[in-house]
Amino acid sequence: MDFTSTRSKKNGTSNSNDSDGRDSRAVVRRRPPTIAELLASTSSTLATIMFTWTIIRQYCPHDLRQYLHRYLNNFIDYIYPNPYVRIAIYEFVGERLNRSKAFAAVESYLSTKLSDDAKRLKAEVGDNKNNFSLNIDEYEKITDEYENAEFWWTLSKISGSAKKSTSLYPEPDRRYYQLKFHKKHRNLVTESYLKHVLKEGREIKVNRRQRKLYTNGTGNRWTIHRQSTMWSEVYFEHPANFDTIAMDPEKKQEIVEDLLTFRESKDYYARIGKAWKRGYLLYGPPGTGKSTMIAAMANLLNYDVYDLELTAVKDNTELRKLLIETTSKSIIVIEDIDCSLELTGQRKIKKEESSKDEEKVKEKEKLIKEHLKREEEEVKSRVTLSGLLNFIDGIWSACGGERLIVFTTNHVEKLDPALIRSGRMDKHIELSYCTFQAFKVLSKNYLNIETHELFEEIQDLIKGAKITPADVAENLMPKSRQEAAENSLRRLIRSLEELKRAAEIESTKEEKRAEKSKESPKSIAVLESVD
Ligand SMILES: Nc1ncnc2c1ncn2[C@@H]1O[C@H](COP(=O)(O)OP(=O)(O)OP(=O)(O)O)[C@@H](O)[C@H]1O
Ligand SMILES: [Mg+2]
Repeated sequence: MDFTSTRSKKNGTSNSNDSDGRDSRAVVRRRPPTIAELLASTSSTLATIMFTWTIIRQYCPHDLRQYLHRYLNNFIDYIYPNPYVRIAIYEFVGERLNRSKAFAAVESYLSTKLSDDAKRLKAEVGDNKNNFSLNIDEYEKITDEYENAEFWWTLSKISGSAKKSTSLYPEPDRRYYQLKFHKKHRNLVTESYLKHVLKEGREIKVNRRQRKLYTNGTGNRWTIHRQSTMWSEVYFEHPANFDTIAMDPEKKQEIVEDLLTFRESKDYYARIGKAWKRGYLLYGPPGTGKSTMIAAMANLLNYDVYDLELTAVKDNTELRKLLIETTSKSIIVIEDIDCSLELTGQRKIKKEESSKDEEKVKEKEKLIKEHLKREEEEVKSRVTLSGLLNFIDGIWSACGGERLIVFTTNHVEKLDPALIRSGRMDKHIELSYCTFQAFKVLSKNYLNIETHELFEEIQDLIKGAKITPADVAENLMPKSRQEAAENSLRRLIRSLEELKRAAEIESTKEEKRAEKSKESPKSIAVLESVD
């Protein structure tokens, strides 16, 4: 049987054989195409596709184009089943196109996942103005691993011109992060991976941000993202920290522990059904470090500070608005709360009147008169005590969570007990006159010395002396670049001696006054007996 001829017939070739008995035309047909031929045919196919696409883009209506695109994708999926799922997180969302918090969180999260081989990066000055932050640029890919599963992220965009716009202005590009993963990880993504990305991203963002000091009362209203805000802001750059605060080390440690425990207690507060906030009352004479401690607290916890000037708040409604605008991870400070006399005056005076202590009543009346006079001069603040109490523990105070409320005062005895009861002001911290322990911290800060032969003398003098850390600091501060530490210490000794002398004079005066007051009732008694 002639197999050759049969195959030749099947191939539709003639029977003309070469010298080896093979079909020469069949050999020519089976030759693999050369690279040049391949390139030529590919480029011609590509050119045809491009040409067709250009025609479609130009002449085909936008809706039809989208329709074609969708069906083409479905068709491709049908031929080559795709096991991957994609999730897009757009930069601007909602009708007002606010910047998506999820997008910002993903952005921060991915900035920590940059691989060494990433080629397209972008550098931006982020919230922290002192630092560049690096992130992936468009179409760069990042691979992330979570619970042994792989995830791929890319930053893409939908070109604005690709969308039909009815507005006169061209549509801007819409950027989005695309998350791609195998469909078998779908549950993992929806149940935990996305939550993990959001949580980590937010934390990274908060830790990196340049902290701010907000204040009301300057009269300036700022506009952020087209919304006017009642707070003005500056960068918060106070250098205070707990290492440089002069106070009893045990007390200091207790405060630090309290603050750190608060920061870590989100779940605890949720469990006991309490808003995640804590009130601190700092009290003590002027210059004992109350404001400095607030700055140290903010630096320790990495919180923003809202310095609320109560006398500049028109009424309770404005107070509530201000509160609502504060963000999480912040300290709301009301300094010198006793000076907002509206909150302390009337309620207390009634109690005093009943207590027949004439001297105290007179003193209070004098204070109220002074206050009324000042009120006439100043713009009147109509914030009431109940308004302030609502501010501290009303339902609005729970918005945002993770907030400290700090009051400072020089006269704790003037405050209404309702204002400072536990639950409102949870921790009362007294900052008082400088002790020897506190002095040692200041001498380390200001002179960089931990021990000196004059320390013993200072220890004796400082015991019971009413000198504030601010005064000690002022004495220790070198007055010229060449001044030796010893000079500063001697200056402090002189001040302490002066204070001691003044205190002695004062106490002898006091004694004399006491003696006189003892004598006077006697003379009255003598007169009565004569009668
Ligand atoms: N305990 C302290 N530790 C370190 N420095 C202190 C301390 N107390 C006061 N100082 C220094 O004294 C200055 C004044 O302190 P600060 O403003 O904190 O006092 P204050 O208690 O807030 O006073 P006021 O009641 O008048 O507001 C600060 O600049 C700080 O350097
Ligand atoms: Mg202060």
